[in-house]
Amino acid sequence: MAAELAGKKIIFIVGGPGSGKGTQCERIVAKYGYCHLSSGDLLRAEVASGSERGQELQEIMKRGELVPLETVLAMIRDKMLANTDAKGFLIDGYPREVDQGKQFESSIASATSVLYLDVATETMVQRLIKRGQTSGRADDNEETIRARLNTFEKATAPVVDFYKQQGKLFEIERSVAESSPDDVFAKVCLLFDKL
Ligand SMILES: Nc1nc2c(ncn2[C@@H]2O[C@H](COP(=O)(O)OP(=O)(O)OP(=O)(O)O)[C@@H](O)[C@H]2O)c(=O)[nH]1
Ligand SMILES: Cc1cn([C@H]2C[C@H](O)[C@@H](COP(=O)(O)OP(=O)(O)O)O2)c(=O)[nH]c1=O
Ligand SMILES: [Mg+2]
Repeated sequence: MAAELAGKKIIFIVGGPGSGKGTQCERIVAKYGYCHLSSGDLLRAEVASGSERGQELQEIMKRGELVPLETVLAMIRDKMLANTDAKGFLIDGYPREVDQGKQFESSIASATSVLYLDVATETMVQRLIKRGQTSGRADDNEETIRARLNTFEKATAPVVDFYKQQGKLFEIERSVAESSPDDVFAKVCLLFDKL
């Protein structure tokens, strides 16, 4: 456990690719001032650096698979320890698998709450194809999108059940998660107002 992080709010943001995690995190930061850690962005920054490790990561991400959990854990930990003055942390797109969450909690700190955005597969595909027209992300193409969704179903869906059992899950149900970012945010505020 990292003593510097004791008492900090730590919120995991979980949802399939294109479920709107990044969109909501931006709004949460603007209103509540948490420190936003997008693990995907941290990985993309490593890729952009052109390092050998970055090249390995890019190959894995292009296949729509998960990079080794220790890699992401170390990146997140470093970022958190560099921001210990933040009142809380939004860990966006994380954990991707149950073991990743368990290792985070045993080596860094325990999560306060887990926000889950439930969006139907076809909606996510359509959103990501649209985003791909402008995002420049190497993984926003239909083939990789399908592979990412498959990884989400297999590895990440159990994460939702795991935190539900612990009573930590705050779920944005499909009817809301598929509406507008404003409607989703109104619901998200119900969680953050009481943290
Ligand atoms: N209709 C609708 N579209 C949304 C909503 N939230 C996000 N989008 C759109 O869906 C696309 C994906 O949103 P992101 O916030 O990037 O999703 P994400 O979950 O961070 O995606 P990954 O980083 O790929 O995991 C974007 O192009 C958004 O404009 C929403 O609440 N309603
Ligand atoms: C957060 C995270 C991402 N990744 C990989 C999978 C994704 O292809 C890539 C980008 O993550 P992210 O930006 O969260 O995008 P998406 O949810 O759309 O896949 O990084 C991991 O392998 N492990 C992780 O812990
Ligand atoms: Mg995102």
